[in-house]
Amino acid sequence: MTQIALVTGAAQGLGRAIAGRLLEAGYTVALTDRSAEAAEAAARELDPSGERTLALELDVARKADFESALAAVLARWGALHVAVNNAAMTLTTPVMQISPEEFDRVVSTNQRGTFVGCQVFGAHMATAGYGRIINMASLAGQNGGTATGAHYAASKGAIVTLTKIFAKELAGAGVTVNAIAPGPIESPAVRAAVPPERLEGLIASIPVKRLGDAGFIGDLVVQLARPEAYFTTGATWDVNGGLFMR
Ligand SMILES: NC(=O)C1=CN([C@@H]2O[C@H](COP(=O)(O)OP(=O)(O)OC[C@H]3O[C@@H](n4cnc5c(N)ncnc54)[C@H](O)[C@@H]3O)[C@@H](O)[C@H]2O)C=CC1
Ligand SMILES: CC(C)c1ccc(C(=O)O)c(O)c1O
Repeated sequence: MTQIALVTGAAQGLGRAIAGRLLEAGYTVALTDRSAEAAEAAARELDPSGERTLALELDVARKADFESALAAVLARWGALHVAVNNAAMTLTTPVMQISPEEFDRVVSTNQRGTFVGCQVFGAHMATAGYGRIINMASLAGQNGGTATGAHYAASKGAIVTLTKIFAKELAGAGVTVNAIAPGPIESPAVRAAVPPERLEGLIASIPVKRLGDAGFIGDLVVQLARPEAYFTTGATWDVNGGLFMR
């Protein structure tokens, strides 16, 4: 049976790499993003025929977008087996200067977006009796991140907790919920956040002395998405080159 997956924030970076690895593994994939055009461009690059992809606008700050994306996937393919709550945003402001509005903006995308994704996709999967949900956390959620990313780090820490809560809620319904917590991955976001003159220092600070690889994050998603991965749930999988060890 063809397995159907949906990825949020799939237009670039890790989300795009995850969608690519899922396609390589034989999945049919809905690439969603707050920018429908960017999702469409990524889908076209990964699947020029368009037979195994669907590009959808899904702003994770809007619950109605989740519901309409799920409805579109069910209308096209009749099932959803795997959901990857990957979309996130970050802003850089010293913690004492973050306004409540700015805090809410980051949290409503990262934390609430993941919460709503788990609710909407989880409810469908529980009714179907099978599902795999993978949430994108971060090293920053485990070690507090940087001095200017408090809202980002706090939202990512909350994703680790939400993953456990939804894992417990959905375990009896055949649905697993896991998180991945990457450290710095070679990606457009890291290139944008780290000026070239600071990149060497960042790499030197990583015990394995390399950035992570987005393709490996995709490979890990594929592993967690397998039916055989029924015995891992509520877990956060660290991919950080040794920057944080439990
Ligand atoms: N790149 C890295 O080194 C790390 C990334 N992560 C996490 O991995 C995930 C992906 O990160 P990157 O690919 O680096 O980020 P990115 O910024 O390159 O891509 C994020 C994607 O999400 C989309 N997006 C942003 N806000 C959205 C919204 N409200 N609704 C729907 N889509 C939205 C953007 O349009 C973009 O396509 C994020 O959850 C991030 O926190 C975690 C640790 C390290
Ligand atoms: C690419 C962004 C700025 C980034 C960089 C590093 C981490 C981390 O080490 O936890 C992140 O979570 C990021 O989102």
